[in-house]
Amino acid sequence: MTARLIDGKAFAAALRDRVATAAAAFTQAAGRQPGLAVVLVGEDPASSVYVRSKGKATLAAGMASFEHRLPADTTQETLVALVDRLNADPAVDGILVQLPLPRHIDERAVIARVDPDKDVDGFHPLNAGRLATGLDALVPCTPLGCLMLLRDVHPHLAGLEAVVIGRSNIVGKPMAALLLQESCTVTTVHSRTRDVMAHVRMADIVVAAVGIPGFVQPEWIKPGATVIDVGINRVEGGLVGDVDPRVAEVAGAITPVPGGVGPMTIAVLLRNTVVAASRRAGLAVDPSL
Ligand SMILES: Nc1nc2c(c(=O)[nH]1)N[C@@H](CN(C=O)c1ccc(C(=O)N[C@@H](CCC(=O)O)C(=O)O)cc1)CN2
Repeated sequence: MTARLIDGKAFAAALRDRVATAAAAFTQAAGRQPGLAVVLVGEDPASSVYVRSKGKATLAAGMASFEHRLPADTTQETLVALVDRLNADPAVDGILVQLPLPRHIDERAVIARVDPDKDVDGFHPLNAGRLATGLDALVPCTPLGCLMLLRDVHPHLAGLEAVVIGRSNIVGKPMAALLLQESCTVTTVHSRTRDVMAHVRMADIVVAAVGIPGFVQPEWIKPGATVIDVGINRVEGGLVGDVDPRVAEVAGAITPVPGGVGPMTIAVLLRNTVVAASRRAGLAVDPSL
């Protein structure tokens, strides 16, 4: 079997179109555009590219973009003071602090400082708790993007066996919570799991988010399973995922790297910004989002 390739680029483009329509409706109703503030500390080349892409995509969707680039030696106090100003700014509906932050900054403290209603990354503990307990939450962009792709392949997710590889706060944990909310039977495997393959072998859905190039092997995969590769690993010769390319010979559907999950991250960020803006303005959230 050769797996169907899940085209994240096309899916993301369609989502960005729906976001632009919803942003225009918001602007009409609220008398202002939805606004997204992105903060970058330091000069990490990949982060710098992502921040530039976010700014361009925000403007292209008809939203206001506020970009803050701070030097690598910015103190925690200065960064927190900027977050406080953005929290208080009525033109800003969404705040995103690009990760990773320089090592001298306490990432958790900065994330916890963002107003949860403007937390379009969905990383604030209140949003993590809301997601875990099934309340309306702002949900982290990458896992929500994965879920949108999965829903396209499996209109009925309930009852499917899902294995999430990795337990980060940004991808693994929220991904498991989202799949549980869809009534999947969810297992999270991680670096201390005794027999990763035994778990993965049972799965109808595998989400790989470990950050190890080519980690998931073809013999681990149940024939016909859907495989979502969250890995973006820079190696000599380009970008590779967490899934060995030979997995495509066994899986039923698979996301490529690049062009799979990655483009969804920014499209969902725009979506979350319009959702946050609508909720803050007391307007209904466009159901197509
Ligand atoms: N505050 C946050 N920081 C980070 C997040 C996040 O969601 N919030 N995620 C990642 C980086 N990221 C967005 O910030 C991101 C990663 C990858 C892509 C993407 O489109 N990838 C392309 C390949 C692009 C390339 O060539 O490098 C793909 O996979 O096709 C977009 C956004 C860490 N930090």
